[in-house]
Amino acid sequence: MVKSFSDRLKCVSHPKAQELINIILRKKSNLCFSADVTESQKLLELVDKVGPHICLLKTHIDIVSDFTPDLVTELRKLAKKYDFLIFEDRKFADLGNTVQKQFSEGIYKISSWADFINAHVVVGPGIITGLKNVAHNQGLILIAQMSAAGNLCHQAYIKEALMMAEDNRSFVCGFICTESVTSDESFLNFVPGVNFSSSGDGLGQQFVSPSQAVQKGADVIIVGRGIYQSSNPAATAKEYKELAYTAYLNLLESE
Ligand SMILES: O=C(O)c1cc(=O)[nH]c(=O)n1[C@@H]1O[C@H](COP(=O)(O)O)[C@@H](O)[C@H]1O
Repeated sequence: MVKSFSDRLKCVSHPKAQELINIILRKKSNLCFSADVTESQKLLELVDKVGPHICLLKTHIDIVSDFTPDLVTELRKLAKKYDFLIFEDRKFADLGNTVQKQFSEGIYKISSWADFINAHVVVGPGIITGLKNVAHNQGLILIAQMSAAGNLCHQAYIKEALMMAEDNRSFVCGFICTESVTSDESFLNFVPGVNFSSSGDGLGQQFVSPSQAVQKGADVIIVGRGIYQSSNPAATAKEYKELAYTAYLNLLESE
């Protein structure tokens, strides 16, 4: 039984997850744009074009060659202008004591600007406590599955990820996954590896279409190259947005 985003608001408790659902409903968009480009200017230009169509911007801030703190100031301005949240895809994967420094210190100071972050669960629950200690209202997304071929996220691993999420509901608001990993509607499923014109990249990435992703349980689809490598990123983002949101509406209707 698929719940509408409006109904999900009643069971989702994390403030950032609630904020995200409200944006999804306002903009009729469950599209996250993964802006994996390496120059600040290019990144800002892309986000300025794609911003109207997305609920969430995903960054890999450490791939930007000319990073300065001004970049995140500008990204936050665009987030306000176009009404989206920001997810820094740092994939934390170390001891609690180490990740809290990676999250709040260094040159990126992620805890001062990101709305969502993600973490691998291979380390055990200490990673969640470490990140939570220095978080400023961020929502944590646990990586339960990966889209890469040959990944090691087997059933037992996914089960452990679920248990860690259930034990940390005040901080964990969902999963990176390729299909719905729980019937618990209070967690959001973020699904990467979505592209309607390619099935893979020769480096392990495996793509599904927006409607396939939503049918498998995506609440939010994550699209990178499908948008930023397109000749018209704004029009293509609009297309991904409409395909994913229509797939969600169709799923509700078919219930
Ligand atoms: O955590 C992620 O977002 C992620 C997990 C995963 O299993 N697969 C995956 O592709 N991603 C990220 O999602 C984005 C996908 O980009 P494209 O393959 O270009 O659409 C990249 O930034 C990846 O780092």
